Amino acid sequence: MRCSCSCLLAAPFSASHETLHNSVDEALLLKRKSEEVLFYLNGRCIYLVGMMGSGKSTVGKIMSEVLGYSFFDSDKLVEQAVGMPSVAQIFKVHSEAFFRDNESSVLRDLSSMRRLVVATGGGAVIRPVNWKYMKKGLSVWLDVPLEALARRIAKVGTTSHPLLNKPSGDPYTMAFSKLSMLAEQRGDAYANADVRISLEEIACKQGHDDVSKLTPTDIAVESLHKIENFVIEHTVDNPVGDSQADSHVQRIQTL
Ligand SMILES: Nc1ncnc2c1ncn2[C@@H]1O[C@H](COP(=O)(O)OP(=O)(O)OP(=O)(O)O)[C@@H](O)[C@H]1O
Ligand SMILES: O=C(O)C1=C[C@@H](O)[C@@H](O)[C@H](O)C1
Ligand SMILES: [Mg+2]
Repeated sequence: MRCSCSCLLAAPFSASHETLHNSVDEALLLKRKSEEVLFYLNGRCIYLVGMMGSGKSTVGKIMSEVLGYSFFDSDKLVEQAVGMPSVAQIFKVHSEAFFRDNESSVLRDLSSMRRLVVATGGGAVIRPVNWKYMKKGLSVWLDVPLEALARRIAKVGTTSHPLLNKPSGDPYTMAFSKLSMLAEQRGDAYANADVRISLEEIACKQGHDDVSKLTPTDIAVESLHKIENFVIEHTVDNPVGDSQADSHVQRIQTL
């Protein structure tokens, strides 16, 4: 059977397919969910927020491909705007404040656009003005346990993360201790997001004892599901009217 997920049409059983999706069924579920959500999104952008390594880029790319949205990474846009190859270099040559100013400008510019999935920088949540921009679309917090974050970061290294990159020490321990401090400072800020995706909750629902068993597709499906519920609950002027929306909900529930 061929995978119907648009991102993987050319090579349904490639290595990336196995990494992203556990099965063809999972890919089909993702496709079906995206079609339902598109109806309610009405072109609104999706902003992914979360700590470094929480999967914003990985999950964001899957969501953008399946929704037919464009994907942007705000860190990359800041690098382009400043004309430097890495965030680490921007911090070093200029300062964190300079980076944050540019990050806000990038988010402001993106907020006037439609049909985007944006992976934001891990610290974008700390400035209230960024929320003003992100609230023009829907925000999704990828809430990942710190141990899992530190494991992922230790695996790929900390050089690209100026706030984590310390010259000495075991990478897992260093990442874990710095992430713990940042999480404490930012806990409330991430909670401003419209939707919270707790990997612990998804793992529990699926009967796993460890979040590392979850594929990026599992997380994308759950994100789309929660976005749909949020939009249905919060849309006052539903473009298709309540009764039509109700019948749409009934129709998709029987699929
Ligand atoms: N569900 C997952 N399971 C296992 N590893 C994952 C999962 N999602 C992402 N990863 C891995 O974790 C690392 C961080 O993921 P990703 O780059 O998507 O996070 P991010 O939130 O965009 O991070 P950054 O703040 O660095 O931009 C990558 O190596 C990625 O392959
Ligand atoms: O959590 C943070 O403060 C950061 C996360 C990265 O995405 C970059 O935006 C930068 O390294 C700062
Ligand atoms: Mg990223």
